[in-house]
Amino acid sequence: MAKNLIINNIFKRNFSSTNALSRKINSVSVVGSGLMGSGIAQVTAEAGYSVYLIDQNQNALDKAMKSIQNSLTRSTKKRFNKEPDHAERYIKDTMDRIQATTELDSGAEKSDLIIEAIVENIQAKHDLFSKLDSISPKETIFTSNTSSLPITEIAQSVNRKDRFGGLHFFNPVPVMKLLEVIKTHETSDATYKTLLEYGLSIGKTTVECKDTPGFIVNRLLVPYMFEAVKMYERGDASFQDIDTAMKLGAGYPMGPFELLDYVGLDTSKFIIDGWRKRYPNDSTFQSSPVIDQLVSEGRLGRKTGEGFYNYKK
Ligand SMILES: CCCCCCCCCCCCCC(=O)CC(=O)SCCNC(=O)CCNC(=O)[C@H](O)C(C)(C)COP(=O)(O)OP(=O)(O)OC[C@H]1O[C@@H](n2cnc3c(N)ncnc32)[C@H](O)[C@@H]1OP(=O)(O)O
Ligand SMILES: NC(=O)C1=CN([C@@H]2O[C@H](COP(=O)(O)OP(=O)(O)OC[C@H]3O[C@@H](n4cnc5c(N)ncnc54)[C@H](O)[C@@H]3O)[C@@H](O)[C@H]2O)C=CC1
Repeated sequence: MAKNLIINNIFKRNFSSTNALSRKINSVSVVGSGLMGSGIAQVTAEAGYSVYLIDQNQNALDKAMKSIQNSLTRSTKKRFNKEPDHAERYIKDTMDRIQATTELDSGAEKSDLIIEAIVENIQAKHDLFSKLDSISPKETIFTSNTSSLPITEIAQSVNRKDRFGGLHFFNPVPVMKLLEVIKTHETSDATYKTLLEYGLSIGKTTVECKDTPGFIVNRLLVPYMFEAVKMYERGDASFQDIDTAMKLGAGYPMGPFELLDYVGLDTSKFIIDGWRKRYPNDSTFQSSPVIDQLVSEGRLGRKTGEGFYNYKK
């Protein structure tokens, strides 16, 4: 047998080769309405699902609904260029499919799929999923959008480990075409198939990945970002020049510091601190005095109007 065929067969056995039946998804709850949750709610509603957008903070929900409205206005302007009535109806129909609420039960009790997008903290995720496990129907599938935590570890807080997987979206969700779909050793074939189908139904290109640290993209992206921050902290180059170099010399749409501001320095710090604890002997994951300082000053990047760059001007 040719080598490629063997590799292909191993891959298929591990991932998509299954006759399992997927589950029909009608209603989706997105928990956490920040940068990621708002985008996930938007693309899910645009695909025709009924969406509950849940957050513990009413201000965050208000901000999220405004940001979804703005994002839709932006994307429909070009799409329905000569049909403003059509654009208006599309935006209204999409917004009508999203119910924003601070009541966890109201969404969880009615949803076929729950996508968690709260803060990157294992304890917060455990607390949330253990509550969700007790109030959601037993068929409901649970997923996490974590950037850096093992899905298997997040799933420790629930009984339904066969109905638990990872859906890792990219920021900005309405624009980025990729969705990493993560299978743990306990995720059932039917659950995994359902998640892959959901990904395709919202127009994303899905890639399949095991529950390994950082999945595919962050396993490669995070060390690059670390190197950029260390280069700046050593004084080898200014952060502005590092950004210019990576955009013009490597063709990246954003430089590493623009991207850090875009992702959020608080979320980046959660990722760094988590990986350092998890891999104490790996010198790559040292803390960054500069990021620690910016976070302590509340300069979290674009979301607060200031990070490495100032967006208030
Ligand atoms: C020592 C310590 C070190 C610490 C290091 C630790 C680092 C840890 C970091 C890890 C982070 C991990 C996060 C994660 O898990 C995964 C990620 O999400 S990584 C981020 C991935 N995203 C990117 O890489 C984004 C790169 N940027 C871009 O692609 C573009 O710059 C962007 C699309 C954002 C904007 O494009 P630009 O051309 O600059 O601007 P325009 O305004 O012209 O927009 C282009 C196009 O897109 C539409 N658009 C933009 N935003 C939205 C939106 N929110 N909603 C709808 N539409 C939007 C816009 O309308 C334009 O559309 P046209 O049709 O072309 O007009
Ligand atoms: N920022 C990014 O570029 C990306 C982030 N992620 C991951 O997505 C998740 C969310 O990240 P962001 O959206 O950037 O964070 P964010 O800080 O913008 O939003 C988090 C939201 O969760 C809410 N929240 C916190 N605890 C809650 C709880 N128990 N119940 C309900 N709501 C709660 C907060 O009020 C806040 O509105 C994290 O796990 C992060 O690692 C994944 C891909 C990219």
